[in-house]
Amino acid sequence: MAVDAAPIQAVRWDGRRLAVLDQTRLPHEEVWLSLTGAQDTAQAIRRLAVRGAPNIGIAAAYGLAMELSARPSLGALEAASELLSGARPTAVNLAAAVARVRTAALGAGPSTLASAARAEAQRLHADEDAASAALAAHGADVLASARTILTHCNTGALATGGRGSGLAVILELAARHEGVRVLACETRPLLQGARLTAWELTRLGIPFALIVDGAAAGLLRRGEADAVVVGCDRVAANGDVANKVGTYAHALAARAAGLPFVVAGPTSTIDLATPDGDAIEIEERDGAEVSELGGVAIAPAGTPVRNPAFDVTPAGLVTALVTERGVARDPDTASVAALAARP
Ligand SMILES: CSC[C@H]1O[C@H](OP(=O)(O)O)[C@H](O)[C@@H]1O
Repeated sequence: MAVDAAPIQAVRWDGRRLAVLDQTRLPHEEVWLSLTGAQDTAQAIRRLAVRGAPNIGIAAAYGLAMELSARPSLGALEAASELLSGARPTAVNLAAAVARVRTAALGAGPSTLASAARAEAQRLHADEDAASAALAAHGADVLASARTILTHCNTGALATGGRGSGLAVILELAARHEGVRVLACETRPLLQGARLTAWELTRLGIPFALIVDGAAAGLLRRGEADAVVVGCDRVAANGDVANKVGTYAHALAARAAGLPFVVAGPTSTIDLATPDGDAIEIEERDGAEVSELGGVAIAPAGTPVRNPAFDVTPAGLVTALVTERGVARDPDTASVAALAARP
């Protein structure tokens, strides 16, 4: 199987402009968008041209910096911060990244708003790249005996800095051991698994099979996987995890099958200000994402739709929370706080 040695990059900063690989066009076309400020960056985030909790934070950080380069004023800073933070509600990384760059800009003073914002955005991006490598090592330690891993959505370099979160753990496992392979859930309705994880694993030369989401529980029960590894969009203070819709079902199935359910993500996805999963806002997206496929209706006209884009997995179903700062096994309030506090 062809392996592309070149690392996958979803966002590229040239010091002035942000280019993002338009993920709505993958896997059939590799189209790069050149973003210029808060408006087009927020729009790219809303339509998942750039996606994944860490990567939407990185994009928003650069979007704010570009906005200030064009309009270096406190008014532009506040307006752009509000626009970018509100692009999507569930992933804590988005608002946290904007707040981090806003704070750096305010701390620099009026004449250096833009340069301070650019520098902080680049630091944030570097932090996420480093976090990916470190969490991959911790995750591969936790899952040392696992060879077939079931995963959901897309948690590779298309979603985070570096090589990803969940997929980075799998890549590290494959680097350490023979025989690592993946069961990739297609992840309805936007098919991040079928379109993006399949594209990444093919380029990386990792053996995998694509499955429909509904097949996961039965395959786990039959012992056709050794573990489930997923990403995260927000980890509440008590260890509850918000992630792509369908994750909770996999956690229940893994527990029923006696298999480890591992959540991998950088500590930038931990939100100690949110006490538990019930306090996490779940993004409700356009019903057409469910009732249409490729712009073609798959349900009768006027079919009522619910389209929650995420769900919450209670901490009690999480075997281990893997971050760049270490691992919380059976995560709870104390162990999540300890992870977040580590240098
Ligand atoms: C490793 S990124 C975390 C998370 O982001 C994805 O959501 P989306 O594609 O809607 O941005 C998915 O929940 C991933 O697990």
